[in-house]
Amino acid sequence: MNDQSHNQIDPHGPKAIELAGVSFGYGGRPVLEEVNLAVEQGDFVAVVGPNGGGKTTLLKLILGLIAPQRGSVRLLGRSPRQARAQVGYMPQQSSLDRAFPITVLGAVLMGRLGNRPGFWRGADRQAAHLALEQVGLAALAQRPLAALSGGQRQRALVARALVGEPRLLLLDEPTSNVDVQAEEEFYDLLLRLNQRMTIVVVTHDLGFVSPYVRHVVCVNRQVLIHPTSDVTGEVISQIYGGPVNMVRHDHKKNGGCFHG
Ligand SMILES: Nc1ncnc2c1ncn2[C@@H]1O[C@H](COP(=O)(O)OP(=O)(O)OP(=O)(O)O)[C@@H](O)[C@H]1O
Repeated sequence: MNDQSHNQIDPHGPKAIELAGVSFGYGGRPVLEEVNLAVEQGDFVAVVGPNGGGKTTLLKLILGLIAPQRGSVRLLGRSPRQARAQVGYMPQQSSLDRAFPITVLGAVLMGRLGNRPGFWRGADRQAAHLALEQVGLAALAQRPLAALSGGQRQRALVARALVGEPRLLLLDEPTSNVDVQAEEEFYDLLLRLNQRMTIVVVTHDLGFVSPYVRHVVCVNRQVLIHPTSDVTGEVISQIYGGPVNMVRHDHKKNGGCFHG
């Protein structure tokens, strides 16, 4: 087995994510206040909350793209900057233009940090091929990225996040443009990856992801973490500030953790 597929979870090690007393606002307007959050290594976490509640801001703090105005952020016991190489990130909307003339392999290689396009080493190519294998796209490596279906494209972007061999994988609304079958296959893939890395996924579709995730992080200026089984309809309406109809698909694994 290749190094890249080793279990990267150390249950006795530091927390995958730890925020202590974190506050952040834009232009003096508070977005997150006094956030305390601990995510264990090996967890699979959904981040939910109303529009504008601060989910993407929370991810940016975790990634070190913005710094807290108060408090501290630690990933795997280190600062976000120190831990950067151990974090894979799939942004909300990919900055890769659909029409950009690049192969699937080329797009995945772009996730190999610290290398310039055209200067890839054999090890980079090997890591990219392995990442494509892990997401079931090995056969499509030489195809233009623009020729993939929506679901295949999401997988290619996960491969790009995996190619740096992360211990923590962060995904911001990864399935917003795919159908239910592709979404199901996508979360099955994340479940497999979760056997060896911590996963945090921002979503608006808690009804769909609840059979997959172990904890739900609710973000609405404050941040609370609940075991998925504790997330009832009442908790959901508290998070969203009123009654909501959660999207709920017919799903073979729908454990019925809450009622919309
Ligand atoms: N760069 C920015 N400058 C100023 N305000 C911002 C900036 N980015 C976000 N905001 C504001 O901060 C608040 C939180 O935004 P954020 O994107 O974190 O919310 P979100 O929970 O991810 O929302 P959504 O579900 O709509 O994606 C919003 O009111 C937003 O308008």
